[in-house]
Parts: sequence; structure tokens; C-alpha cells
Amino acid sequence: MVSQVSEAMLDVIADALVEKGYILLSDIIPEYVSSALLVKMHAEQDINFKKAAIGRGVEQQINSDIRSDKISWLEEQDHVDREYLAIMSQLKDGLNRRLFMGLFDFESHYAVYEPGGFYKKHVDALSGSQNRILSTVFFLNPDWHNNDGGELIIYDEADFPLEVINPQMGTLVLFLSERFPHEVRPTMKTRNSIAGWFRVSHANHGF
Ligand SMILES: O=C(O)CCC(=O)C(=O)O
Ligand SMILES: [Fe+2]
Repeated sequence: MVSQVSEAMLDVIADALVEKGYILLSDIIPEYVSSALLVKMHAEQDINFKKAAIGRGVEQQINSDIRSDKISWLEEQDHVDREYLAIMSQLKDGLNRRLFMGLFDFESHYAVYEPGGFYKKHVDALSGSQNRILSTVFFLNPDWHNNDGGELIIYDEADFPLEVINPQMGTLVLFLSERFPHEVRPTMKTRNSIAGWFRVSHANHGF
């Protein structure tokens, strides 16, 4: 079963991206999809997750001072991943129709941050390359509390904090990749998310 993103919801998202450059959504991914994603994450965490790297291609390196998550890429062949990717694909088409963003493909990975885990302030788009256009973060943490840490902080271009977001199950954050530095504050508990990026077609694969 593939769920549909409504035209009204796509209108709201497109408007927010034009006006503010980002949006927080709590009702776009159906609960049966988020639960299935979380079950899969739990099942695979100890087997398929690898320490995340920064940079690309030959310059890629694991730098534990900057980020400490372990990741696993979503795949079209997997029936659970496919549900999520289908929703992202509707988002891509809906935004392209409204904003002519030229979004072409989407890459995403599960990420687990163990207690103490963090990702220091960074920008997702590699500067100069029109690679990552729109960033997505979906949270998979039921019962997250204010003192559990692990907040996603989004800054403006002048490094002023715009949003401090609890990584609560079901919340999806979208923001323009080049415009918003952001960080994951140290988490007190195991923290699960899916980070993803819409890219344009002349993306420089592998570098
Ligand atoms: O998990 C998050 O809240 C964001 C992760 C992130 O910024 C990234 O993977 O680039
Ligand atoms: Fe990021």
C-alpha cells in the first residue's frame, strides 16, 4: 500500500519553502510506515549499520570529532524502505510542479546516535556543487522528552538558532540544504532518524 501526500499538504510545504526555507511536519508519514521503519531499524542496527563518514569520494573520511552516528542507506528493493521512498518521490514531484526545483533523485540513510552521540554544526550541501538541494530529516523516537538531549538545531545564515527540534517519532523536517547550518546536540538516549537529500540531475556522483 502506498500512501498519498495530499495536494493541500504539498501547497503548504511549497509555500513554507518559499517563505522561510524550511518546515516541520508531523502528519505527513502515516504511523504504519514510521512503525515499520522503526522495527526495521531495531532489527538491523547491530548488523548493517556502519560508522558514518564526512565528505565524498576519495576525500571521504571518518571524523568522530564531527559526527558519531552509524548509518545504513535505504534501498528501493526493500519493501519497508520503499514505502518511505514512495512518499519522498511524491514530495519531489509535487515540489517540482509547484516550484520548478528540478529535484531529480533522493538519497537517504538511517542513522543511529548512541548515548553521547552528536553531529556538530554543518551544512549538508557541498559548497559550489549544486548537489544537495533539499534536506529531509525524519525522526523515529517514541516518547522523547525535553531532557533527553539529541535536539536538531537549525540556524540561520547568521548562525542565529531558528528552531530547536525534539527528535520525536513522526516529525519530518525539510530545509534548503545550502541555506541552513544545523547540528545534532549530544543525545542522552539512543536516537534514531532518517536523513535524506533531494539532488539535481547534474550531481557529481562519487565526489
Ligand atoms: O538526525 C538529524 O537530526 C540530522 C542529521 C544530519 O544533519 C545529517 O545527517 O546531515
Ligand atoms: Fe545534516
